[in-house]
Amino acid sequence: MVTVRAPATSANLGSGFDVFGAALSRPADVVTVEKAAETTIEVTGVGAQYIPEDPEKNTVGAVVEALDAPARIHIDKGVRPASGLGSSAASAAGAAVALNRLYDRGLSRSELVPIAAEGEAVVSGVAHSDNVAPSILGGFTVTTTEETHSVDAAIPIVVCLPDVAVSTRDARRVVPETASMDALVETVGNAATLAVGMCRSDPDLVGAGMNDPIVTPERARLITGYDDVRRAAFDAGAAGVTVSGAGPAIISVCRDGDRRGVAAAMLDAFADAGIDARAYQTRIGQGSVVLDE
Ligand SMILES: Nc1ncnc2c1ncn2[C@@H]1O[C@H](COP(=O)(O)OP(=O)(O)O)[C@@H](O)[C@H]1O
Ligand SMILES: N[C@@H](CCOP(=O)(O)O)C(=O)O
Repeated sequence: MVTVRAPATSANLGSGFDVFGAALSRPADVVTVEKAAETTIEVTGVGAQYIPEDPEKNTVGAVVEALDAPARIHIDKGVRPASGLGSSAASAAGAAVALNRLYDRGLSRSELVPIAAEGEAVVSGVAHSDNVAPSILGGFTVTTTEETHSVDAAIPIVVCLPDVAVSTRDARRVVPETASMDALVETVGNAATLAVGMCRSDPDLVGAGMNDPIVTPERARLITGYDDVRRAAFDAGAAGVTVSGAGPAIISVCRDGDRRGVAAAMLDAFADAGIDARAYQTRIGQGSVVLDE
């Protein structure tokens, strides 16, 4: 038996659509696997009632297939599904790390990234790696079709999750098919600034690099109260604010000591818009950890 804790993640970070991701120190899924002749999946925890236990429909089923590793699998969800916090990815990442260990497949963490991404294709139609990479490797990650790089970054974060669901599959339908050269130049400049900020663990540079004029404005329209919550977070001291993943969670990058005030301001702004929400005071953290074997 192997048990792995796989963290929530925030993808895109504004300017890095389908490329940037960050592991969050909390919340997390806990995935336990045991060898079995046939694969079975049991799901408990936050939002478990919305998650299919059929291996054909659960993200971990694709990981079992890719590793040829049938197992009895228990997923304890700490990351709510359809959150923008990499819920589907956390289970896939945890299963990839756990099954690799259970069956002694000998794959490196980097080699597990494309395998876990197969799970994302099951739910969103695209095997994007920007959530599974940080959930496996930890830190701030940059993924391309060729490779993944990860950097440890000490950055305080608040993610605020409203009590509404946005599926990644639906939110990918609003992504524009084209962009102007001006918008591309602005986005590349912001993304490069953000990457330098991560390498320096500098929340001001990271925050300055989060703006994205192409995808985020379309995604923000799907989140009631987005503009007010964003403004409230900046007024409370956030260095940068954007949609987390495909939403509806909103991520704020903070300076040390500012998380409590930013979290309260974001919750108040959602409440003013008539929406219940939960805020996690978290930080960029480690990837999947083997808890027991
Ligand atoms: N192990 C899993 N954990 C979470 N969601 C899963 C899992 N397997 C399948 N799903 C499905 O994936 C969808 C949520 O994924 P997604 O829309 O990408 O949201 P998130 O941003 O939270 O990952 C839901 O329809 C859910 O039922
Ligand atoms: N790059 C993807 C990331 C989706 O993240 P999730 O946490 O919402 O699953 C996208 O923006 O579609």
